[in-house]
Amino acid sequence: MMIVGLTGGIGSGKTTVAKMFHALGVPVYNSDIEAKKLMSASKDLKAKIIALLGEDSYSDNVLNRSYIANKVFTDPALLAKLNAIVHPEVKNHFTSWVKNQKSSYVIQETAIIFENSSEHRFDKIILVTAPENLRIERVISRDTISIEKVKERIDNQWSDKKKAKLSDYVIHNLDLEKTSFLVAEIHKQLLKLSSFTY
Ligand SMILES: CC(C)(COP(=O)(O)OP(=O)(O)OC[C@H]1O[C@@H](n2cnc3c(N)ncnc32)[C@H](O)[C@@H]1O)[C@@H](O)C(=O)NCCC(=O)NCCS
Ligand SMILES: Nc1ncnc2c1ncn2[C@@H]1O[C@H](COP(=O)(O)OP(=O)(O)OP(=O)(O)O)[C@@H](O)[C@H]1O
Repeated sequence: MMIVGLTGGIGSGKTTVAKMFHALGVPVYNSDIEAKKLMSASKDLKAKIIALLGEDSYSDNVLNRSYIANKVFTDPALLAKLNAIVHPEVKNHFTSWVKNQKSSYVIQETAIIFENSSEHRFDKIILVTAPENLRIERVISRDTISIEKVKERIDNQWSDKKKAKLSDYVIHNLDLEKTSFLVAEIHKQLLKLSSFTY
């Protein structure tokens, strides 16, 4: 089974594109969602996160996302430590998830791939891009978050230009109809490739 990574900066449209692949029958693993489930459910993870970021990381046993975001996205060293705690757990969870899938390829939607040198884990990588001002606008209208907070996250991600050079497919996600057409094309190519691989 081929493992395809789907990445892109904040607000680029990763989840939108992931849903299009899912509608074509491709199993999709959303790392942002699964990471937060693990951070809430795993006692071991919880203890490590509290040791790193303090008791306020959870309030009434619920992950305090804004507290954690405020701490880590303004401190790259702290973010790297949080990533080092969370990412191995997500990787293991993804590996078990893959074992239960029956399809020629699966997609792991994940915000960072190149930033943490994990590109070797994927057979193919799809990058979703959009101009930074549009990404900021999209996130602000979707979430209650300030421009500054979105920019802090962008500062911890590589530029589209740098990521595009290392990606197999790039979807410039402006017009949804064009994006959907491109997704169908890439899907056809991935199906063909996966039938040769195994
Ligand atoms: C800080 C947290 C709690 C904030 O949660 P929140 O619901 O606000 O954001 P969410 O996780 O949905 O991420 C939204 C976007 O933020 C950006 N982002 C999230 N984590 C990271 C990161 N480690 N590095 C760079 N950007 C990131 C991405 O663009 C992502 O798509 C959460 O992002 C987190 O725990 N991040 C560190 C662990 C991680 O990398 N998780 C992502 C998948 S493994
Ligand atoms: N081509 C598009 N045209 C208009 N709106 C779009 C387009 N693509 C995505 N959006 C909207 O922009 C917002 C961000 O998209 P989405 O959630 O898919 O991005 P993301 O990259 O997964 O974000 P994050 O990095 O925060 O997880 C959503 O509200 C989505 O509906």
